[in-house]
Amino acid sequence: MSRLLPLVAKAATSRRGGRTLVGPVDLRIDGPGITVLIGPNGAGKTSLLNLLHGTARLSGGRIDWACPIDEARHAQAFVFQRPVMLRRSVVDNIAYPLRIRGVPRREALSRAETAAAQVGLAGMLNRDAPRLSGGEQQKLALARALIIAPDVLFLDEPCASLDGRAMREIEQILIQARASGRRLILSTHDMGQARRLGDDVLFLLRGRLHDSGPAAEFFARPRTSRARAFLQGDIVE
Ligand SMILES: Nc1ncnc2c1ncn2[C@@H]1O[C@H](COP(=O)(O)OP(=O)(O)OP(=O)(O)O)[C@@H](O)[C@H]1O
Repeated sequence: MSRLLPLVAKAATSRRGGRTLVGPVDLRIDGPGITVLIGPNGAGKTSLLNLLHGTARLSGGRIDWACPIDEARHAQAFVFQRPVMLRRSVVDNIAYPLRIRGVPRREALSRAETAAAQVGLAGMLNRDAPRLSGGEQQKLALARALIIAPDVLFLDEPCASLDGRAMREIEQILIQARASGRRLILSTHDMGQARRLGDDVLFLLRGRLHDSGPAAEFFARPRTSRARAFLQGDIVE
């Protein structure tokens, strides 16, 4: 059972410089699974992920977790579109979240080795992380996020600019993370990926949740003309 979920947003809003980037958004996310966040460029996907994760300030409304906010912050992780690599080895990068949580170095490195193996980086432990390929860096970022066993993992376009093979490998890691009981909330431009991974869909348009629900229903029978148009690849604003 997750300590964090359900995550409930009520009229959650993000404004910057007098402009509303997101909201008001109402949503409820519960249990393990993959939520895919889709919508055109500039719809507010990144902004909504940041708001939910707490890296962007709420300008209005509420975001509530099932546990106190400090606990919630510790049990979630975020993977960026372009992962940040510390100028250290692969194994040191993966061990980093454990080290800052006070886990002794030897134990942290041993757990990082296991985590590296789970994402296919076992042979690269001592490589310089900033020199890895894009796909390898993204796998490292996933191992580094998963090493704290987060209940909730946010991912912002984790496969942007990766080729088919790297994407397939990353998707396998995400599917495993779901199978181990996590909730993933992932933004993507790739409707193939959204269909392959999504259990639930959030469809954002101009910062508002235009449609949402189980992925099977959304993709088989989109309820609005704009959702239909978006899925057909038409330009929707
Ligand atoms: N800190 C900020 N201050 C002002 N405007 C911002 C800020 N961050 C994002 N925006 C604007 O908010 C809108 C939503 O941006 P956001 O990156 O959340 O959309 P997105 O759906 O993730 O887009 P994309 O698919 O292109 O990545 C855009 O118009 C963007 O320019």
